[in-house]
Amino acid sequence: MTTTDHLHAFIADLPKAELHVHHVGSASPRIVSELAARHPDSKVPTDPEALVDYFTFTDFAHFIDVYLSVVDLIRTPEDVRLLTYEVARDLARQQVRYAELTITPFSSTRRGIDERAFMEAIEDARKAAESEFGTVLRWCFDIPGEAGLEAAEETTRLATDDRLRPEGLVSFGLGGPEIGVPRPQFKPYFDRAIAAGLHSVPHAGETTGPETVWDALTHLRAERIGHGTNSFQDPALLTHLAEHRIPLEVCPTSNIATRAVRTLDEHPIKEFVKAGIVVTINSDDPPMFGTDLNSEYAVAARLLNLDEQGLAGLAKNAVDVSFLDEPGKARIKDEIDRYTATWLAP
Ligand SMILES: Nc1ncnc2c1ncn2[C@@H]1O[C@H](CCC(=O)c2cccc(C(=O)O)c2)[C@@H](O)[C@H]1O
Ligand SMILES: [Zn+2]
Repeated sequence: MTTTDHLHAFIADLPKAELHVHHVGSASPRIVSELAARHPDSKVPTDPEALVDYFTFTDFAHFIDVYLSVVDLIRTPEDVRLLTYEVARDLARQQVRYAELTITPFSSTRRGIDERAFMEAIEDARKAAESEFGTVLRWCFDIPGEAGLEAAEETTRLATDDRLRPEGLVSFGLGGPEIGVPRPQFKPYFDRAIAAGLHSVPHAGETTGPETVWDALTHLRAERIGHGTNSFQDPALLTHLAEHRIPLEVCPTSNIATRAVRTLDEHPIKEFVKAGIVVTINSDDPPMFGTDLNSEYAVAARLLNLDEQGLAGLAKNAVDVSFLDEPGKARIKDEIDRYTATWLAP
């Protein structure tokens, strides 16, 4: 086995946490083609092979277009349950012990799925995943910013109404395009979500510059930043993120697939680590970007020149800055340590 193969084998069985992965963006080619076949009016291909081409993006706007065509395939609570359960199965196969899944409930309720049935579907799948696969799921409800303040209001209502709010909900986010969607307008909605006990984890600095990350920190009180890729353009921001221990949810392959970054070798992840920022590795929309969490760890190993201990450190970063309870964190970190020690034992 080459050294690279050896590291890949280590990654495959390393217990991991995934903090930045989208619900619909995790639908496997099999699920997407199954749903597309059920809804022949859709432009999404029914042949899993054809999906590779369909999932090749010219820019971020094209990606969102395609993403929404897949959202259009999810029409019933049963579709939601199946999707969520299958996503958990894919995570479990990669030894993901804990995942925070970003869900956009507004996109489903506006397409006519009943809000209560939607919450029941994700919760049923969460409980089944935990008991059958041992993977703990938590939810981040995100505002699709481009859909405006109506979407912000609806998302906030669904996240904070005690009669609706699902047990697994831990955080509140903001996704979609950043260009033309200023972050400060979402402050009142984040204030309400935070007051209701949710953590703030908006996307920022993915397709616009460091000023968006500052806005997310100042106005949305971000505790972690989704991507934060363009933070590298502002040394004062890098220092701030490091000093205040605001982690970045880095998704390397996503940034290439949406053309936010030109090549992996140009990805600023090295600058983030050099600046002392807590970095976590994530997959974003894995099947759409032809990746999975294990491949993202392999990319990180190459870009950061990491060995097994370094990779275990990255996995523990994610557990540490997750919104899991302390005993849960200790359990996974202990498992990571034991796995690594056994792997490295002579
Ligand atoms: N890398 C990413 N970076 C940012 N976001 C990402 C990423 N990957 C996935 N997303 C998701 O993209 C969606 C965007 C949805 C959206 O803009 C929109 C606009 C107008 C109407 C509607 C509708 O539903 O009718 C939706 C969100 O759900 C978000 O979770
Ligand atoms: Zn994302």
